[in-house]
Amino acid sequence: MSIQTDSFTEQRIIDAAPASPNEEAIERALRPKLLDEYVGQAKIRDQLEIFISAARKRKEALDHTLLFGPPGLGKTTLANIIAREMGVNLRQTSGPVLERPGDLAALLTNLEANDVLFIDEIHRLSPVVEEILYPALEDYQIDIMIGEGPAARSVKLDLQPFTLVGATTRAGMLTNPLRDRFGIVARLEFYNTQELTLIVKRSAMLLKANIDEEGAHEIARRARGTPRIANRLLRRVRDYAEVKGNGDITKAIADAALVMLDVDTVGFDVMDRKLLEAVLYKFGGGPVGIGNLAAAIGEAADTIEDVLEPYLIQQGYLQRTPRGRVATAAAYKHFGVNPPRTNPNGELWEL
Ligand SMILES: Nc1ncnc2c1ncn2[C@@H]1O[C@H](COP(=O)(O)OP(=O)(O)OP(=O)(O)O)[C@@H](O)[C@H]1O
Ligand SMILES: [Mg+2]
Repeated sequence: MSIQTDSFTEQRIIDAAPASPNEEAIERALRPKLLDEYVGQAKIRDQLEIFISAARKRKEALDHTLLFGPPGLGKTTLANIIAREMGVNLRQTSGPVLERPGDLAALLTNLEANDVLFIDEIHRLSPVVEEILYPALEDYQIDIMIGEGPAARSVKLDLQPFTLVGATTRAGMLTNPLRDRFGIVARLEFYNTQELTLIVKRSAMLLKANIDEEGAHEIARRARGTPRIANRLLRRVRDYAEVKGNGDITKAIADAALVMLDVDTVGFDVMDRKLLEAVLYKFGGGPVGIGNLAAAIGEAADTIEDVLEPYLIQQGYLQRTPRGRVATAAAYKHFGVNPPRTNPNGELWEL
């Protein structure tokens, strides 16, 4: 098996984005359909349960809802669950797909009462499309232009009440007027090992794979806090178990498979190590600006910020400071390097 390590042109085993249409089909099969089956994110789940049941009682649309967080944490899954729990249709689109105001108008005018309109990558809506959205969100109305030139006139159309569910990996890139129109804002967090273990066991059951508690735990703790990665690792480990063993997934089998896949004991793959090693060795532990770092490892700054960094920061291997990225003592320790006596701020390291 060859895993390209130089760039994202080929899939990283622990890339948080879906690998292919094929993987998306598998994901749909593993996707929880009800709030009760949705593991983790307890706060969001509790809130949604109340808001959804209140809206249902009043026979109203749920408030517009913004879901944000790194890729693969369950935003699309949650949008689908919301529609199902509300007992309404889900219409799905994404920011970059909606090129002209008419594209959005067509979708909006086809919604039935209380339906969910799911716009993925909502931070990538074009300004002219966003403009149409404001009155739709506020008053369930849109203004569309009919005709051209001097004969053009604007017509107001009434819409059915609906819920916009927006998803984004970058809440910071939303315009203020758009962000202000969401009544519910949910920030998805990385999952802990216990939650991911549950997800791995549930997926294994659906895939009819035999897995024991320790095997599930081993996959979970190396999945970068991300259900999509946990499910992907599970499928690769299952292949390994079938070829190299009797098909049962144990801790030993999981460990051997993950070593083969170059996923280390804390779930870092080649790209994570490349990034941290660059900070440590090329930039003396930092601080290093995102642009320099991107050039040093040959990755887009966006990819570093959206995909690689969030987990490394959350796990305490990397820090974002006003002067740039800085490796932490944990990063030095992970690579078996002695840190300098003082950190880049001139303080003694806490080890
Ligand atoms: N809370 C959860 N419980 C169980 N499985 C989950 C959960 N969240 C996500 N998953 C699984 O992870 C996979 C990826 O989730 P999903 O597609 O919803 O992520 P996403 O946040 O929309 O990612 P992206 O930013 O790439 O669109 C799904 O197939 C689903 O099976
Ligand atoms: Mg999604």
